[in-house]
Amino acid sequence: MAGPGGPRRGSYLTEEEKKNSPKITKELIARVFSYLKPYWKQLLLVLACIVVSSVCSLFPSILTGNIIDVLTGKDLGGWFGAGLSALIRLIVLTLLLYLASNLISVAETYLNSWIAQHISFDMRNQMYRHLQKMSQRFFTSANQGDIITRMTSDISGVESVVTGTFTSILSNTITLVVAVIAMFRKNWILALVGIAVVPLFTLPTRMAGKRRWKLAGEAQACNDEINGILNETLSVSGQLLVKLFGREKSEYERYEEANGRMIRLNIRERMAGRWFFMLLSTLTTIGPMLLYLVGGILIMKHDSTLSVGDITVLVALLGRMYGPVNSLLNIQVDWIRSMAMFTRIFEYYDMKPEIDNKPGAKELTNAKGEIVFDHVDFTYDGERMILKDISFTLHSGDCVAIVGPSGSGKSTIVNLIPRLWDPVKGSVTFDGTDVRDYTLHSLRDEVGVVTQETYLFNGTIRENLLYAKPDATEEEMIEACKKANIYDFIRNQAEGLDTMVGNRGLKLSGGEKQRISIARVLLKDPALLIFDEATSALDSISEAAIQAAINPLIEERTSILIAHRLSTILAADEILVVRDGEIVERGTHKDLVHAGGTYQELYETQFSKAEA
Ligand SMILES: Nc1ncnc2c1ncn2[C@@H]1O[C@H](COP(=O)(O)OP(=O)(O)OP(=O)(O)O)[C@@H](O)[C@H]1O
Repeated sequence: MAGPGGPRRGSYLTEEEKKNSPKITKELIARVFSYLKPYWKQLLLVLACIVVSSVCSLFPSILTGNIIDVLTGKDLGGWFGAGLSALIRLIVLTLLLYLASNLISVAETYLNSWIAQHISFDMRNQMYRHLQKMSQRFFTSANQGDIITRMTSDISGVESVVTGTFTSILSNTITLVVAVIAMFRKNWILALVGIAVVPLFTLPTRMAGKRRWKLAGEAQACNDEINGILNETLSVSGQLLVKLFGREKSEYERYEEANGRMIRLNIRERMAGRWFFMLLSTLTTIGPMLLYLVGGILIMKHDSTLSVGDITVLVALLGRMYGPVNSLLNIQVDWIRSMAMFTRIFEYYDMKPEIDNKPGAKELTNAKGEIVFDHVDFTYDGERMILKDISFTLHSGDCVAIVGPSGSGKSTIVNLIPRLWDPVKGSVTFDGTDVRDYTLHSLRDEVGVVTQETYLFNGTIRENLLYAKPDATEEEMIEACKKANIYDFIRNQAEGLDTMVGNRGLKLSGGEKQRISIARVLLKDPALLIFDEATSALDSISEAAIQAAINPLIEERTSILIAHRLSTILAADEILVVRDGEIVERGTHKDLVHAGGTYQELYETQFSKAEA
């Protein structure tokens, strides 16, 4: 829930932001600026635009003074002179300056967004490339929302840092400096008076702003609470619960109380805003009045050469100072936020991929698919041993079935082959070489996995098949679908291979999805096939279709079947029975079914039933 300490943004840091504010070191700043470096030429142009446009936008204020002086009959001397021609010159010059300032601002906005977009393009690509290299541990332990946030909002934030924070610091500082210089050039006493009143205006603005911000936060939290109550109690199941437990009255009271609190908060927030504007408009007038008073005293009592135009210029310049001062006071907040955002992005960049190519890793070519597990131990968390002393050999062309109770470590064993994880002890070899000595790409090219949960992308069947082999021909695809026993189904669809599978393949049944994923692996044509049979029950027709799909496949290549059904198990040359991460039995179905061990137990409780 987003309360005052929640993730709301504004001119003040939330409690959470204060707690997590990053240590701003020289290295961090240098790293941030390293992303700006490739665009230094464009940045210089932006800088030039900001300087020129800020100066141009201040000049009309100064010229207004001259206009007033000319109107009151003063001779400005020089090129301007006096009278109507001077007035026209001044007016034309003022208009031209406004025009120039606005035109330059347009160019600056374009350049700025160009740079910001290019920097975020670079950072997004770098992040995506980096995340692709991260190991399974990262994806299983990191919060998925967090990954997406870093990819999207954090990096989008970079754009606002470039277009907002950096530009704002520059343009406001320049406006302020030019305004102060111009004021001092006119009259130092009035300049000092003007500068002295600036805090009078800005401090209350900040105080009132902070109060409004806090109240808005409380109102938002209250609103979230009300939404929660509505969601809970007005949903179908929520209403059922309320009715069955007779809680209508207490729920109504809860809602009424939150609603009342919300109203009071809204009124307080509005009024804080009202007081704020009253204070603001009063204080804004104090500055000019003081300048008129002191200026008047100087002219009337001390024979100062100040003109009415000069005082008007000073008042106008003072008005131009409030905005930049306020923005610069908020810069610290923007700065900390920006640095926190960069720190979060860099944290991701700095994570080392746990599983990567070894220096000098070799390519796996002409693979035969001979697999040896040699005394392999494995743990996910460094504490609980998931695999203990796993050893087995799978000769080229053989088929082994791994069976065992749920959670015994079957999937973990096979995941060590394509190096989704690495063993903590022992080794896994592929064609006589430790899998860690191959390049990941060449190793994974030779391992085809049909996972338990079939994952299809939202697209057509054709697109999903081409994912395995982008240059596959129509004939190859049809051949793979025929072998996977899914071609008849595809042929009967109006769109054939171009049938949409829906989000994650939701438009297809579990069995159809699995057969498409078998066809996908077939197109990849790996030396080793791993088939992680779905535990979820399929009807006997779908099951028979899948069985018919995998039988010819395992005859052609080395395969490992994580099996839950007798028909699959019977297709294997050897059965490994895994219990609590250990291979407790091995042999053929005939050897094991009467041995009185885990296999027999599994047979009686699972396999025979599944076949029934
Ligand atoms: N990414 C992970 N991080 C931590 N523990 C995990 C992870 N994946 C699996 N485990 C744990 O490792 C153990 C073995 O899991 P595994 O998936 O290998 O079992 P399985 O025999 O394939 O089970 P099933 O037949 O239900 O698919 C389980 O206790 C599981 O909770």
